[in-house]
Amino acid sequence: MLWVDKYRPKTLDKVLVHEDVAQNLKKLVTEQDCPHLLFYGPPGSGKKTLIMALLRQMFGASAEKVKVENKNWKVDAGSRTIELELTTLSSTHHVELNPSDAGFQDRYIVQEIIKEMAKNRPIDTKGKKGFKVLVLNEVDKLSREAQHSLRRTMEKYSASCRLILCCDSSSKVTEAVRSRCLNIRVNAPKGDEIVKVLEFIGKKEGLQLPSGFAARIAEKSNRSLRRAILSFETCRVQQYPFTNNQVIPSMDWEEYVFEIASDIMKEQSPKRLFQVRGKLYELLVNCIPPEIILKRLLYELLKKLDFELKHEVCHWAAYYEHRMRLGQKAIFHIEAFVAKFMSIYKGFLIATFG
Ligand SMILES: Nc1ncnc2c1ncn2[C@@H]1O[C@H](COP(=O)(O)OP(=O)(O)OP(=O)(O)O)[C@@H](O)[C@H]1O
Repeated sequence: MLWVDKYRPKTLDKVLVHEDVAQNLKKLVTEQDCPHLLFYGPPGSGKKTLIMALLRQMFGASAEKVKVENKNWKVDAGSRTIELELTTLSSTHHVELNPSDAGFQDRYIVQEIIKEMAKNRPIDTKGKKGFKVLVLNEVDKLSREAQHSLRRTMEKYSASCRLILCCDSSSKVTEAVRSRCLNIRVNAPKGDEIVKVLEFIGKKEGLQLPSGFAARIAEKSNRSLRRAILSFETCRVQQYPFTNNQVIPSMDWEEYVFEIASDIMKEQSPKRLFQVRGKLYELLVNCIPPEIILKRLLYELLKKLDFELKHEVCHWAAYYEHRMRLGQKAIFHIEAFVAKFMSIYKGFLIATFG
């Protein structure tokens, strides 16, 4: 088992970071008045861990006994019938699914399938009416229509079902959905918190860490706990005992973005733009999320850029990122940003050096 899974805290009392959030969640459960929840925060910050620990707090160890099911659904959509395939992870108390997997048909998932699941109210061991928990991942990727339907489901079935929504950014979740949930921000852990987790794992594995080693991994992790733990395990596989000057491996895709940034800085022309487009496509087909590509590209470009251009370039990156969120085809917007950058940078070079 990978360390990220092996050392994932199972209960709210055992978390090493976000202890305050965990304690608040515990209070919510003991007060028996758990509202719908929306967890949001950057990738690898610990949202899923908190959700799993919360379910355990609610239902005990049986919430961990989950089965994966691949179900086919037939949904009546007016004049035609739509067939949908959906993977769910369920225990006797909860169901977890990723409704945005259905792409543009996501609203049928919300309107029919989630509604159906929400309707069925379980009865607990004491014969009282319990409630069912639905965990929906990546709600920020749901279309507007699907989010509107979700709002209705939340209102209509609030007596029989609780929704736990999880996403990276709450800005893409409609106000109507957000306002019906208790919003829980899961911040990216700070460097010293990551060090604490790494040292804990090191101790459990019986490893000797040179001073500053965990801090170096934390620094390279971009404040993602998952990434820090994965890098730590990679270092362990590459070389043990650890040395002070051991290289912390970086991700392949990051090196690729570094290469793209160098290409852009070296030449600003339609031909180079075309080449860059090919490389961006390659990143996208390898499932690197477009917003992460844009963010990383900006980061690499800023490192190489003259001070007076930084503000303007950040402005345009934000502009195209916003447009990307509104649109469907991410490549258009990343490419438009690259073209804009090339034009700004070329203009600057001509003005400075003639
Ligand atoms: N509170 C915590 N204390 C200790 N370790 C943690 C904590 N939260 C997370 N971790 C570790 O970090 C790893 C990543 O966390 P998690 O999967 O919860 O992140 P996430 O925010 O759901 O990420 P993503 O959005 O990419 O799915 C976990 O596998 C676990 O090992």
